[in-house]
Amino acid sequence: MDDEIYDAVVIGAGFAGLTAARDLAERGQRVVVLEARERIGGRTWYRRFADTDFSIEMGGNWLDTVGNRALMAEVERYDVPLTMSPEAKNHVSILDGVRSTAPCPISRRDEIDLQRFVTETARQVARVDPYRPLDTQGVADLDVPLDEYIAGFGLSRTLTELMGAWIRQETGCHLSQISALHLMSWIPLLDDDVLAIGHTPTHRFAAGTIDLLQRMLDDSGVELRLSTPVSAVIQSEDRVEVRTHAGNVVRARGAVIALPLNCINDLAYDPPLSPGKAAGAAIGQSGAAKKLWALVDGLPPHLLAIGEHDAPIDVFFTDYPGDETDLGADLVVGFSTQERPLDILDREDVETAIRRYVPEATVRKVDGYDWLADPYSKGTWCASPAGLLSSYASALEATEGRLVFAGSDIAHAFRGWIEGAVATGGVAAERLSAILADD
Ligand SMILES: Cc1cc2nc3c(=O)[nH]c(=O)nc-3n(C[C@H](O)[C@H](O)[C@H](O)COP(=O)(O)OP(=O)(O)OC[C@H]3O[C@@H](n4cnc5c(N)ncnc54)[C@H](O)[C@@H]3O)c2cc1C
Repeated sequence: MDDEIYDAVVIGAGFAGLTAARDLAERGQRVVVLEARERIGGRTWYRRFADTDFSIEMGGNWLDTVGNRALMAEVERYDVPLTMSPEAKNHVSILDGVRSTAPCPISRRDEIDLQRFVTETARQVARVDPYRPLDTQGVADLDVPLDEYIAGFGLSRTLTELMGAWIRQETGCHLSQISALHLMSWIPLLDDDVLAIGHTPTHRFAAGTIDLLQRMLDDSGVELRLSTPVSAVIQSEDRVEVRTHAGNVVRARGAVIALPLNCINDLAYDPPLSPGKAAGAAIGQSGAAKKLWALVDGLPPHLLAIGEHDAPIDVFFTDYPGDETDLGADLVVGFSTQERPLDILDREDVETAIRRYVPEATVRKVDGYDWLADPYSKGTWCASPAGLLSSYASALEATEGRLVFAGSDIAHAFRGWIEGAVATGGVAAERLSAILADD
């Protein structure tokens, strides 16, 4: 057992944990961060593409420079350079079995129906305050599976497939596995623009998410222990005792639990977590995206491809044009979901999927990461299933004794985004500081 008693122990070194640790250290607290993996960053991971020297993001990547206020404050504070993904100049879609190269391949009738969908959804969104827990707002009627919500509009198959592919790219799961309310809670943060849920933000970190994370860590001066998975958290009146898988014990006056929602119940808690938090964490989040990277020859320049419901890939686009890197071909990023039979690490599989859109394409190399199989994430970005938010949003983020909680999966605003992680990390540091100040 360490003899030392820290002021704060932070469990998890993703954006949430590192923000909390840095803010606590800034308030003069002695902080130790315990991280299960051998690296920081959690569900962000900037690493080399296949066997090349070129690095890409396996996880979280883009940010909204207007809406992501907490994250932008960090970007500005550390003067972190950003770049942008290029705009598409060529389009291919396959919707209701029809291949098109039009940028917006829908009929006039579909446009009118889309407007109807936007108007009605905006009316419902006006009831949602993204900064307050969604179980306190009388919006349980919106906490329904997203595919059911969309089906209620009687849209054409073409429009349903187009919206489905775009939205799946944003939700990272089948639309039956995410609540309409989850998506609606983003819209007030995106200038109240319902269609913004189909526009991925295009800014990204020039030197990867690790650039910002490392600057935050270096600035904080906190002690970081990597490869240190935590197994149990025990609270007494004035202490928290954290046990690691290796059998070590770390003691502190308080703790920040900055874990993915799907991992919270992997730890033993004494006293147990509140029934609401334990039940919400047991339901978990259903983000199950497959994010794939492929080096491809034979694509139209700056391509955006989007596809029908049962295609292996929903969307892919040229993120690094061949003439802007030394890779010799276009590097594309694409999105699929777990239930689709696509092995993102199998070159031939990915080539077959891409050739549905561009028959002459050839794939040289592929890369990606299985976040679902990883025991320290058990999912991709947060998608709340129907019923979770209107029942458990308050319980999931509530402080329990000397334990405060942080993480993108329990954020109110920008749940599922890096922004949500940073914002909740800041709040967790404030909450724990207040508890420590009362000692
Ligand atoms: C494929 C993919 C694409 C994404 N794209 C975007 C995007 O473009 N834009 C965007 O804003 N967001 C995106 N996201 C979401 C974003 O990356 C996450 O929401 C955010 O990084 C989560 O941060 P966090 O700190 O809350 O959790 P995490 O990053 O998951 O951090 C939690 C940490 O806890 C650690 N941990 C787990 N169990 C234990 C244990 N027992 N003991 C100790 N440590 C433990 C983990 O190893 C991890 O480091 C994406 C995510 C994925 C996976």
